[in-house]
Amino acid sequence: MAELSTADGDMADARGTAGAAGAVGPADAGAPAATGESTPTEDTADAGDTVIATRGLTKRYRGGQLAVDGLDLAVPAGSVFGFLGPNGSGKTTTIRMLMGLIEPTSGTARVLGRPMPRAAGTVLPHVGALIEGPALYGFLSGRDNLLRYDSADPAADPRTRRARVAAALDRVGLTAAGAKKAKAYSLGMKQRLGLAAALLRPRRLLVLDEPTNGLDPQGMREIRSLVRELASDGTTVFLSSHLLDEIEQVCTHAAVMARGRLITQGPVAELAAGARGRLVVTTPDPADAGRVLKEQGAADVVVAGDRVTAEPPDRDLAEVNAALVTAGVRVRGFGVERASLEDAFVALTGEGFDVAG
Ligand SMILES: Nc1ncnc2c1ncn2[C@@H]1O[C@H](COP(=O)(O)OP(=O)(O)OP(=O)(O)O)[C@@H](O)[C@H]1O
Repeated sequence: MAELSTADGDMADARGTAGAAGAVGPADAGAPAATGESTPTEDTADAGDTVIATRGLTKRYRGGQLAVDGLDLAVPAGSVFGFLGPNGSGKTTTIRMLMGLIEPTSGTARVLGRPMPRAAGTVLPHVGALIEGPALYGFLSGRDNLLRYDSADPAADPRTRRARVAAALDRVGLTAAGAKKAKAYSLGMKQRLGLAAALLRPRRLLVLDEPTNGLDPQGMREIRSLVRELASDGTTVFLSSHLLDEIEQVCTHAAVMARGRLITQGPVAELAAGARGRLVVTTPDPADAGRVLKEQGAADVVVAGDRVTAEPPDRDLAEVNAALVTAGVRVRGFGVERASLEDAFVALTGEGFDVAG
């Protein structure tokens, strides 16, 4: 699996204490209370097409660490937006500012059209969040954990609580395991329970910080298909990840961070299209093919077994193919491989990113 990591970054650490933040519901997470933001005319309905918008968002921690540096982020409504970057690139810090958990040093953040952290009280009820793993009571069953979350929400009607919890368990496929103690859950089940907590009431935005971190491939698949399902209902999903192929598989849009700065953002298809695909020739005559490709103007020709790859020359590829054949090269396969996000991001980020296969 392709993943980004910094030279000193260990993906398993730096998560802080698991469950430190947990699912951010309307009544927890210590978000600052609204300060005169909750008049009906200032409802969240004016978000327009951008669900998250930041301008010059910057965070310098007390120790002097510049964690986020002048971030301009635009998350379109209805997107599954991947926030990609290696460990330590500022993703969690950004999410904590977006959720009103910490104050930016400078710059602004608007979520659902409202300024954060000032409007946290009106915004957060519409936002489900899963940050640094869900905060769960291991000695309680999954169902009882959700009942507890739901009862912490002053807007949740106690009479419909059991039905809401049952629906949330069903949504994440935990109905059968609902009576099990949470400490007996696998990591993937715990993440799904955290998602269920975030989904106890309808949300316009879901914010998931590294939702598949630490999961086995099966757990990853489950969370990813759940994310797709949620998005198909129209919920905007903002998820951070250091996994390139995760972003490519799940997200419609992405932003790339490196060392606290935004490198690029846009639709995933466009980001990948920004990088040129490689010309691939399969042949029993690789040496001759390599020579002809160079003559035809192809750059970075690499011969590996019966595969010859190169940067395509700036000319009609039919002519290149014809030149190979004319030169007696027996061509078994000829085509341009689609550029992946990984190609695009490696090209964009350059040095300092270690992309492991
Ligand atoms: N509370 C803090 N005080 C000081 N520095 C911090 C604090 N939290 C994070 N940092 C530093 O800020 C930088 C960005 O960290 P952040 O956790 O936002 O990155 P990240 O992309 O989410 O990485 P990870 O996936 O490892 O959490 C790092 O250099 C980190 O060491």
